[in-house]
Amino acid sequence: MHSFSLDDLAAIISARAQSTASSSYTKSLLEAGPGRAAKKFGEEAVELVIAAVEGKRPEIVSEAADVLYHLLVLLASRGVTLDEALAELERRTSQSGHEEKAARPGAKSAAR
Ligand SMILES: N=c1c2ncn([C@@H]3O[C@H](COP(=O)(O)OP(=O)(O)OP(=O)(O)O)[C@@H](O)[C@H]3O)c2ncn1[C@@H]1O[C@H](COP(=O)(O)O)[C@@H](O)[C@H]1O
Repeated sequence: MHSFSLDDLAAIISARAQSTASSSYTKSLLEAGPGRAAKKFGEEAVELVIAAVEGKRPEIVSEAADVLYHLLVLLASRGVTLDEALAELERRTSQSGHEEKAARPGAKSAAR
């Protein structure tokens, strides 16, 4: 288990919000706004998808790190905290994914 956590990264991103765009990539993304942060997240997600399909482990690790970083910047750009997303994940632990889907209005079958 690694000691560096997403909380640590979120704290770094939050601190960089007080920085300048010329010295901080994070700040340059935040300054450009949620649209820019969302576009970067989408690009990194596609790169992770490609790496996953190709099955190249080092690329998967690297692209996953890019996705996690850009996800946190995207959340920060909209003032959403990592804690809020984790609270939603914690709430979902009370039922399985199949159960949750089956409980949606108009759901026909639980699993595919
Ligand atoms: N984890 C990251 C991280 N992962 C990826 N990136 C940057 O994300 C950028 C996007 O990658 P691309 O390959 O898409 O680069 P690009 O095509 O040149 O980007 P664009 O021109 O499209 O914006 C690169 O500049 C990477 O360096 C990151 N930048 C920062 N961090 C963390 O944030 C901290 C603060 O960084 P600064 O805000 O720059 O001080 C760092 O110490 C790290 O802990």
